[in-house]
Amino acid sequence: MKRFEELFTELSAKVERADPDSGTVARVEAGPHAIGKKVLEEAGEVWMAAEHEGRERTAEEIAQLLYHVQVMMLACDLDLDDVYRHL
Ligand SMILES: N=c1c2ncn([C@@H]3O[C@H](COP(=O)(O)OP(=O)(O)OP(=O)(O)O)[C@@H](O)[C@H]3O)c2ncn1[C@@H]1O[C@H](COP(=O)(O)O)[C@@H](O)[C@H]1O
Repeated sequence: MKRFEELFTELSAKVERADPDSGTVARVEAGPHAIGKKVLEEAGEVWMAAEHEGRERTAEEIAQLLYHVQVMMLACDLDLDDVYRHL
């Protein structure tokens, strides 16, 4: 099992070394417009799962949303503290 902070550390390292095999690096390079579309798509899937598909599917969709939010953070040069400051 991977936690939020651990995923962010993993993704940051891949972006830092521009890992050519990483889907995350490709997504970050695509930029905030493309990432934003993915965030919206995943948020919609969370909504639909929560209303119609049960707890497990909802958890899965939330995990994907969290991933794409982290990709957006990396594309915007934000780290965890930049976000936690507003919690
Ligand atoms: N947690 C995730 C994760 N969640 C979601 N996704 C991506 O988001 C997609 C989910 O969106 P969809 O269900 O819409 O799938 P899709 O239709 O294929 O979407 P598209 O890829 O075509 O946009 C998946 O196909 C993945 O590409 C993720 N990609 C990577 N990770 C983790 O990120 C880490 C680094 O991954 P890489 O950068 O690929 O090495 C690893 O630990 C991975 O497990």
